[in-house]
Amino acid sequence: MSRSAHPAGPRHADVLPEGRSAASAAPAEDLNALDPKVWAHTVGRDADGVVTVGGIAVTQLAEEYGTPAYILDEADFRDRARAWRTAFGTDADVFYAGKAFLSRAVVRWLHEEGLNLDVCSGGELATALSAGMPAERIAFHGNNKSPEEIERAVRAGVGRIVLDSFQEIVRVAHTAQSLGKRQRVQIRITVGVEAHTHEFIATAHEDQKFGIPLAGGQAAEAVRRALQLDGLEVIGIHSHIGSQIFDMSGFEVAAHRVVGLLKDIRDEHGVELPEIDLGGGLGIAYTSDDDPREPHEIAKALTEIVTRECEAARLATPRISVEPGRAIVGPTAFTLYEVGTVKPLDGLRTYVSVDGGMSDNIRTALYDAEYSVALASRTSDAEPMLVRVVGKHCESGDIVVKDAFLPGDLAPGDLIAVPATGAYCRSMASNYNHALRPPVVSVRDGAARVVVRRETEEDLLRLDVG
Ligand SMILES: Cc1ncc(COP(=O)(O)O)c(C=O)c1O
Ligand SMILES: N[C@@H](CCCC[NH3+])C(=O)O
Repeated sequence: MSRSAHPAGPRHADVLPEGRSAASAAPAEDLNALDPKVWAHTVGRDADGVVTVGGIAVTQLAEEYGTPAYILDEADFRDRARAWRTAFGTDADVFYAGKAFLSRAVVRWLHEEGLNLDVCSGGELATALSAGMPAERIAFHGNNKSPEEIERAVRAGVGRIVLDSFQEIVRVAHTAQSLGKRQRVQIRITVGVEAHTHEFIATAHEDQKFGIPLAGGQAAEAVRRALQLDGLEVIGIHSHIGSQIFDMSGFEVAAHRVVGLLKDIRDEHGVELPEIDLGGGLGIAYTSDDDPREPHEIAKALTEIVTRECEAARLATPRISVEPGRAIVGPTAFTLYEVGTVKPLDGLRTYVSVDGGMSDNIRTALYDAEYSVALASRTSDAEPMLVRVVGKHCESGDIVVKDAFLPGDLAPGDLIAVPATGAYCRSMASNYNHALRPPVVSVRDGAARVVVRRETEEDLLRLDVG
């Protein structure tokens, strides 16, 4: 789903990326080169041509931890988290969206780097709390939080619950009141923006499940009701327009409409809500065709938009918060696979089967996402061949990288690496065909450690109680 494919191109058609129209259209770029746009910061090649990360060769990582494995560059994760934190400064809050990838190590890094955390389930909340994230720095999301989840969040003292429906306004107010608390809440609205991204991950158009529509006065009515309930302290309005977005114009429209609602609230209730959350959704480079913006540019653009809109509405500028997930963790990891079979299909392409697949990366099958790939265990000067990297599942749509070039001498036993798999790969991994979900191995300064271990057959059998 790089920019080259959406939204202008067909969404699910079996087409080559722009410029790759036939098997003979070999790439101009050096296949051994590792584009820093798509690879984690410390990735390079050693003198033998082996890909290294955090100073460790992938051959060593494969030997110690097996394949497939997600390899996460801790220094890069911390750098990106800090860059977001610094870009927004102390007058704003950055909530890392845990749905992109969450583990206790990640929670600790975020805590140390001064970020807050957005969770959207009891499981994510439990992970955050068990790793020591202070509850007041947690935002709790979800379009259908269970009564148990609401109670846990309120009891824990989360900093905010983002309300997503009229029923939830009442549920959270009731729970807070019965626990003798007043819960800080934001109300998530849908502003009616068509974000330029894949339809499955756009979230601010009206015909979908998230948020309360601004249209028809529903959002204003939600605020009206919430302001009357003793169990709630309404601190702001929330808008998240979608994911993997490059074009800032959607945020501009969203900010304009959210500020318009803040003005209406001030006019009707005499209350200026102090916060506005513009969600996450900033895109990353999956291929060299993508050009993401830097956090400081995003911070500057968003702050300017909100300030301008508030000045026009004669409102004090509210405290801004954002919820980047993919933009922090996405580029910091790659998936390391071992090649099992190489199957040339005359005049079409070569199918390269790896030891993972849609169970460790569902994004290609689900969103027609585009990825890059590189031979990682060595370099090669062989002629490029057009490949499709596929998994080992019983599904013809089990594709990891739809169209890419790899050296023509690729052989079973080679290691290949798919960059930019830090977000929404491990967190959306499955046990399809009873696959064992791969480990997440973090590397830093020449040391590697498992932060999420590989599943075992015993894990699967333990769930199956017979
Ligand atoms: C409410 C909310 N906030 C933040 C995010 C994080 O999005 P992204 O990982 O694209 O930054 C999402 C997911 O799209 C979301 O639904
Ligand atoms: N899981 C999606 C994005 C949805 C984000 C959560 N609202 C992806 O992989 O791109």
